[in-house]
Amino acid sequence: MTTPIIRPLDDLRAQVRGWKSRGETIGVVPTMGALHDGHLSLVHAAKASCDRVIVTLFVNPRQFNSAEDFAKYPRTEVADAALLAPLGVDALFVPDAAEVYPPGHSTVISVSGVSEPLEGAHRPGHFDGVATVVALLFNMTGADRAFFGEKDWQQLLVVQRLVRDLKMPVEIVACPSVRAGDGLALSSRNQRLSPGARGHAATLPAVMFRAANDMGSGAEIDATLDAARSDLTGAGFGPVEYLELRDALTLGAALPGQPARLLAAAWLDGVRLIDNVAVTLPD
Ligand SMILES: Nc1ncnc2c1ncn2[C@@H]1O[C@H](COP(=O)(O)OP(=O)(O)OP(=O)(O)O)[C@@H](O)[C@H]1O
Ligand SMILES: CC(C)(CO)[C@@H](O)C(=O)[O-]
Ligand code: BAL
Repeated sequence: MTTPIIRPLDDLRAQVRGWKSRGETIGVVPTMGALHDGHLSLVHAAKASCDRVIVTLFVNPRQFNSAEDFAKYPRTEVADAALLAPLGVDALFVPDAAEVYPPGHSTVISVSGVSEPLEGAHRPGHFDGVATVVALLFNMTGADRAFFGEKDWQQLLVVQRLVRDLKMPVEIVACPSVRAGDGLALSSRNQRLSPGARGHAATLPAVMFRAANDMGSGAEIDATLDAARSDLTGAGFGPVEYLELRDALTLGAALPGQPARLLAAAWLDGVRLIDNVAVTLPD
């Protein structure tokens, strides 16, 4: 089985019109490519609940706040299409940047509040780029359901807010983080880690799960977070941009008895890793 690759928007729209005329539901899995098992888990979830599944592959220039990061982002379209082939994806939509952002394109969607701390503070403009392209991808694909990974927890909250605020007729489905055997959350940027750094990258989730467990058992929050930050620094991570406990839904202060999330971004070997884990604080 091969995956049909569609590039022009008109071709995608013609395809989608045909599916919709038969009453078929459409799921979309937005990606920037360099696919791994995390992405494939989203595709499986989409296949399980939608008649048709579109995977989008677009390395969105507007969400990169560093030209170097954009230039170095892995681009592996042929391997991506091959990975999707056995899954029965109905279309791999690979739009041209010139069609997504033609000359004169000047609309930017900005979600306030939940996009501001953490990733928003450390990657200025990032979530404007994400919200704008996600709205475009929803409009281009006409999807009924869209699948996002919890690995990018804050992105998930931003997209949920976007859809609610703009009354977009898309259901957002959150899918759990897929981890390597040693616990490291799979991520396209992991490919840039040297073998040596990859060998101890799983210290990040190990430190986070331990801190989450300690705080869930009543350990003092600030002291636990400080100890976790210095464990990471001691293990060669740096800088640790943030390691914070926040309310899981608002990203404001974590409250006793409410679902909380421990979120972190830390550099290792010149690669920026992010992760998050659930915490339930005692009452
Ligand atoms: N390990 C994972 N488990 C579940 N979903 C994931 C995982 N990694 C990425 N995703 C999800 O896949 C979708 C596309 O993400 P993206 O293409 O940016 O890949 P990525 O691995 O997150 O890359 P990077 O973080 O390096 O940009 C997003 O919804 C993201 O949350
Ligand atoms: C959702 C997304 C595909 C938008 O470019 C991207 O932010 C990602 O891959 O998580
Ligand atoms: N997976 C999140 C997309 C980004 O880092 O730009």
